[in-house]
Amino acid sequence: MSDTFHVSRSYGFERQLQVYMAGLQGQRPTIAVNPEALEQQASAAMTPEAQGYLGGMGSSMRANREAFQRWQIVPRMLRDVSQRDLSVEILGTRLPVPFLLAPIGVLSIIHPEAELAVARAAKALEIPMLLSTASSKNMEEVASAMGETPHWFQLYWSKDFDLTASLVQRAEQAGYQAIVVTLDTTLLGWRDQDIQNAYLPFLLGQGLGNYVSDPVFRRALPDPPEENPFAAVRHFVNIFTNPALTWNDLAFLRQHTKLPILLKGILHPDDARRALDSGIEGIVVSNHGGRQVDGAQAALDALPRVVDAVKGQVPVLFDSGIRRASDIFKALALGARAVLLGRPYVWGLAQGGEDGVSEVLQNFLADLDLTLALSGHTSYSALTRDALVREP
Ligand SMILES: Cc1cc2nc3c(=O)[nH]c(=O)nc-3n(C[C@H](O)[C@H](O)[C@H](O)COP(=O)(O)O)c2cc1C
Ligand SMILES: O=C(O)C(=O)c1ccccc1
Repeated sequence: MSDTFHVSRSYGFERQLQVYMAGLQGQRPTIAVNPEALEQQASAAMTPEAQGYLGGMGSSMRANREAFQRWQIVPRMLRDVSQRDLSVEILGTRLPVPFLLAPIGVLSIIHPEAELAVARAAKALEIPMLLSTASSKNMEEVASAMGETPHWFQLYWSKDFDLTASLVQRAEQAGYQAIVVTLDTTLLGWRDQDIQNAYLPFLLGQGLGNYVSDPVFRRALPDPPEENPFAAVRHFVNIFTNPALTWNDLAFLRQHTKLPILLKGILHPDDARRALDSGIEGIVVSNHGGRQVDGAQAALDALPRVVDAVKGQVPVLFDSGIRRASDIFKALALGARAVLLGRPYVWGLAQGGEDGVSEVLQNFLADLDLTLALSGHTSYSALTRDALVREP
């Protein structure tokens, strides 16, 4: 990837030609362009345990996808789409593209370079990243890999409030620009495959990058984690999240950071209103990719009601089920300011580390640009529900 990359208005067309010309010379893409094929390829490259971990509850995952099929884009013609803008404005900054990489924990299961490979690919393409609390690499390393490209920190709110404050302060120090508190995972859902495979990655000591590097976490251990990893894992399991949290606790977070706070995992419009009352800066509509509640509402079905409840007072972001550019288009037309891209980039990571992630992201950018143009629009930030129809 050249270091002069910018999302240009002819990006989609250029990428098409580049991939096509390479194909003509016998170099067909090794990372599948089609998302279903990409997922299959990635599964073949992973152990059954890793496949199970990346999976979810069939029903909620299926619901996420089906919800996208109920909305269709109605392209408009003859509107001069020669100048296109993929950027969106959020929390006072302009993101070059209308998506961020979703926080996905324990990526060392997928590839040894884990979140660092992801960060390098993202930075080269100016794609923002949201780092998980449960990352394999620590937040300071990932922040320096991201440099000037926007990066936010996802918070799992520990039972140990001092640890929570420490994580947030480290994120602020390291240059993260927002804190995204995940609300839907105060416990882990009943995940058939992980339980069947006896595979909970953090029980194997993975995904503790931000914990073993934290002074508050270390102080609570009988021995240093390097000497006694088992004690570190046991402590982590005891304190990692806090099902006793309530709306009142958000004030604690506010006292410990100057960064904007977003809440991830909202589906009910009353929770969205409650979030506004608590003075937060943004919401992420999500059902955690169908990994937490079997039978949960599809995230896209929840989006319009949350957007209506929020009435533009704070940005509403969206994730769960984004597989190609048209999905991003639909979520933005339904009122999301930006989306989080989840599993697809991990499928790229599984097959080619940094290069694999980069391929997937470049294809997304191209498809985003072409989808916008061919639908008759010039800016993702200006899309409205008029761009879509709902299946009767
Ligand atoms: C393997 C895996 C691990 C995840 N880990 C986290 C996490 O640590 N923190 C978090 O807030 N969300 C986590 N998520 C949820 C994602 O941030 C996002 O909500 C979800 O992947 C969206 O669904 P999709 O990938 O099907 O589009 C994880 C998702 C997956 C698939
Ligand atoms: O698996 C997840 O969905 C998730 O959020 C998580 C939580 C803790 C560790 C790793 C991932």
